[in-house]
Order: sequence, then C-alpha cells, then structure tokens
Amino acid sequence: MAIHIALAKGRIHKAVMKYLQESGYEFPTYSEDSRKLIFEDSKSMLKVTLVKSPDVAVYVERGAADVGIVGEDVLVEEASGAAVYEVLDLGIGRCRMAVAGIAGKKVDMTRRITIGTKYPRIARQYFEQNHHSVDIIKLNGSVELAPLVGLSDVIVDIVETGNTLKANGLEVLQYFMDFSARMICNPVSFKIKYSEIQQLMKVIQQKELEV
Ligand SMILES: Nc1ncnc2c1ncn2[C@@H]1O[C@H](COP(=O)(O)OP(=O)(O)OP(=O)(O)O)[C@@H](O)[C@H]1O
Ligand SMILES: O=P(O)(O)OC[C@H]1O[C@H](OP(=O)(O)OP(=O)(O)O)[C@H](O)[C@@H]1O
Repeated sequence: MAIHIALAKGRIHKAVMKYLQESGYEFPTYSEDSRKLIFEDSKSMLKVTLVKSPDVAVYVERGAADVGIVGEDVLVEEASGAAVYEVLDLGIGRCRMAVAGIAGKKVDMTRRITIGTKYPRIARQYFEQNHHSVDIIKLNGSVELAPLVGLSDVIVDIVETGNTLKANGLEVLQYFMDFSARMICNPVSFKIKYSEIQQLMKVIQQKELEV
C-alpha cells in the first residue's frame, strides 16, 4: 500500500525530497522550483503532497495524508490537540526560539512591552510564565524588521545560525525552546500501513539529513 506524506513546504520539503531521491525513490515530475503540489514515486510506493506548515497536522488528523513532516515549532504554536502520533524526530530543521532585540539597547521589562512575532501563542505563553505584560503583534515573516522600524520593542522568532539577527543589528536576549522537524502519523494509518510506515521511518533514520 502506498503511503501518502504531507510535507511542510520550505526548507523541510526540500531536505526530505532530496534525501528520498538519494535513497532511491524516483519522482519523475518533481523539481524544487515546480509549481506542482503532488508527486508520486515511479514505483507508486510514496505519494508526496506539499502543504503549508500549519496545515500538515490537519491533513494527517483527517486521514487526507498518512504521515506528515513538519517543524515542531509549528506543532507547538498551532497546539491544535490534533489526534496524531508523533513518531520520529528527524533531527533536521534544528532551531531555537528566542527573544531578540536591538543589539546593545536595554529593554525595560518592568513596563508593558510590544513583541513582533510569527509565533503569538508561544510568545504569549513565555511572557505570561515570566509575569510580563505584553502586546503581541502577529507578523508573517521578516520579523527582524519590527524593532528596527519601531513596530515592536523585541521579537520572538526562531534562530539557527544567528546570521539574520546579526545582519540586522539584533541580538538574542534569551533562548527558551529547542525545535526540530517531526514525523507525525494518522493513528488508523499507523495500524493499517504499519510495515510500510516502519520502512519509511527506517529509510529516513538511516542518514543524517541536512537542512
Ligand atoms: N533558519 C532556519 N534554520 C533551520 N530550520 C529552520 C529555519 N527556519 C525555519 N526552520 C524550520 O523549518 C520549518 C520551515 O521553515 P521555512 O521558513 O522553510 O518554511 P515556510 O513555510 O517558508 O515558513 P514561513 O512561511 O513561516 O516563512 C520551520 O517551521 C522550522 O521548523
Ligand atoms: O538564524 P538564521 O540561520 O539566520 O535563521 C533564522 C531566520 O530563518 C527564519 O526565517 P525565514 O528564512 O523562514 O524567513 P521569513 O522571515 O520569511 O520567515 C527565521 O524566521 C529567521 O528570520
């Protein structure tokens, strides 16, 4: 039985597709820059769909995909309570959630501060736990701009190399969570396609993926 994988578009899908191809799966119609969203391998063992990160768990929970591969940051932020199994840490897409601000500029945490972020739920939880009152501004990307143009005091965002912060004159004030890409699985698929899913996990675990 073929397995349907919902892959989070972006870094993760590029790394996983590259790896599947290197592991012997051929996807005749796949190329990184294609606009196509569904790809099947030549032996009809895998069907891959490219899905926006926050939607991966929706596809898997509803059985529209058997498994999904997505960043843990997205799973935590969406906190959908989706009835899916988390079956594998792929060890790729490693990054850390951080509070960052303008380098060298002190932030007065005793007053109400404004946070720019793609992760409003994670940011709110972090500051509430630390008893800070905050205004959260939800952004959809290029979050580093927010403090530079006076939109927010600080940002909450993922950091990997730190190059984006550095290039924009920002610095980490506090790291507070670690993330990596995860494989999730529909519980019914996990039973019905057990051996196929185990085989896929084995293939993916065989090599250190790079993202
Ligand atoms: N700089 C990074 N280094 C490593 N992993 C990252 C980095 N940025 C994001 N990730 C991980 O890869 C996942 C996909 O991120 P990516 O930015 O490629 O996708 P995206 O769909 O374009 O996201 P967005 O639309 O929010 O920019 C993230 O959810 C996170 O888990
Ligand atoms: O620490 P670094 O290695 O520099 O990586 C961190 C950057 O990567 C992500 O952005 P992304 O590339 O997804 O762009 P975005 O601003 O459109 O979200 C993240 O939001 C940071 O901006």
